[in-house]
Order: sequence, then C-alpha cells, then structure tokens
Amino acid sequence: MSPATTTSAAAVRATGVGKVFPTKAGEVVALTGVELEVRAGEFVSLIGPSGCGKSTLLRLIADLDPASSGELSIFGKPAAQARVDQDYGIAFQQAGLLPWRTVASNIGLPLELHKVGRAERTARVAELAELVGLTEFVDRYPDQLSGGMQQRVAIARALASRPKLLLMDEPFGALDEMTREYLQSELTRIAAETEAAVVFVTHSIPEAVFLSDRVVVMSPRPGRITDVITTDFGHDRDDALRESPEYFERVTAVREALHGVKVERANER
Ligand SMILES: Nc1ncnc2c1ncn2[C@@H]1O[C@H](COP(=O)(O)OP(=O)(O)OP(=O)(O)O)[C@@H](O)[C@H]1O
Repeated sequence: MSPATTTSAAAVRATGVGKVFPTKAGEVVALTGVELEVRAGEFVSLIGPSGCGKSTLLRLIADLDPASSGELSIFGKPAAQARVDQDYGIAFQQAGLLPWRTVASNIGLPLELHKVGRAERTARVAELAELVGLTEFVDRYPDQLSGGMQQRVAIARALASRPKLLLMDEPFGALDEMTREYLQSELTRIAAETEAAVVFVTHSIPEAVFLSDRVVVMSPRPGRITDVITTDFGHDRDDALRESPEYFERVTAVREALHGVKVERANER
C-alpha cells in the first residue's frame, strides 16, 4: 500500500454516483444517486433483487468500469489510483484463476506482484491454504478442483496481501451450506483481525446479516439504495449468533426492507 493511504480516510466514499450503460435498446440506468460511505474496518453488504446494480457498484469501486456521474474515492484516492496501488483484494463469483498456475502459485500471485520474498510468500501461502482448507491441494491445477474449491482459492488469493479493503461479489454462492457458514465465520474473523473493510454482494439475507455491520438494500429500475440496516453485532460473531433473537430481528428487518422494494415495484406496473 502506498504511503498516501491512511486508515482515517473512509475505505469507500461514493457521492452521487450514477452509471448509465448505452445499449441498442436505449440507455440502461444501472445506478443513480448512490451515496455510500464504508468506514475503515467496516463490513457492508449489498443486497437487492437481480438487476438492482449491486455488481455494477462493486465494479465501479474496483475501477473495472468508470462511473457516469458522481465521485468515488477509496481511502481518499480516486478509484483508478487505488487500483494501481492495489489497495483492495477482489473475489468475484467466477473464481478467475490462472489455469496454468497451481493452487499455491494462484494464491501467491498478489504477493509476487507486491515483490514479497519467496520464503515469506511460501509461509503465507501455506497459512492461507490452511485457512480455506486446501492444504492438501496446493500442487493441483484449477481444472482439477471443484467449483467450490476454486472459489476458496480465489478467496485466499484476495486475502493474500492483507488488503485494507476486500471487494467480494457472491464469493460463497457456489459453496455447500456447511462450507459457506464456515467461510462466513472465517471471513468475519479475518476481516476483524486484519481490520479490513469489506464490501460484499450477496443474495442471501442470513448471510448479509451474519457478516455485516450494515446491510445496504438496493432496488432496481433505476438501481439505487433504498434502505440501510445496522446490525450492531460487533466483531464477535459465532454460530450462537445465528440462533439469537437479535439475529432474527435483523433478518426480519432486511426482509421487510426488501419486501418494501417488491411492493413498490408491483405498484409501478
Ligand atoms: N455492460 C453492461 N451493458 C449494459 N447493461 C448492463 C451492463 N452491466 C450491467 N447492466 C445492466 O445494469 C443493471 C444492473 O446490473 P447488475 O449486474 O449490476 O445487477 P445486480 O444487482 O448485480 O444483479 P444480479 O443480482 O442478477 O447479479 C441491469 O439492468 C443490467 O442489465
């Protein structure tokens, strides 16, 4: 990370952000008027019906697409600068592994780019492989792994250089429920330990509530933020939380916020 990065700046600040895609059928307003601040170390999930702009917002933050309007900053820098400085790790729905590299060398790729020495890299890769339960598979190639295992490699790779911001787009979507819950717990622990902020796209209400300090509810046509629900669970999240009254209360609050979106859409027809 460059010296210009300060943890006091918001991890992400979006001010009046909009995104319009020109298509043959006319313009698609994927996002409009997005105001969002993700504090350093904060875990924020984006949830909403298909097409509400969750992935688009994540792609703008990652500087994979330019915003059409408004301003976006990452740790106080323009998104393009944050990308150059590798201020964040990315884990998207498609694992996006390099097929000619082993699991170990896929996980270690960001460390190579950061010019971390071989010994430190080897140790960190072993630690990460263990974290995601792939120690026995480090010498395999991606096409020798299941989809879920490939995704775990992608998550380990995103965590490799201990970034202060993780951008994750349904990273657990392809995993079985047991692995998914295990990795959710691990992710909250890792995010707390590394003090990383996380912006996490999901379709799962329980997942969003378990993981997040705040759940941002979005609505489509045009894509926008309609609600923000604070969980107030702190950093101590274990399986007991999943069975607590507070947890069910927040799940209900998010569900109702999403239903509000549905009712609104039904009225628009
Ligand atoms: N490259 C593109 N060109 C044209 N339209 C696009 C493009 N990318 C996204 N869109 C449109 O922008 C809107 C938001 O898409 P986006 O993928 O961000 O939604 P999403 O909330 O992530 O959906 P899902 O939950 O299905 O993944 C949709 O109407 C989509 O069709």
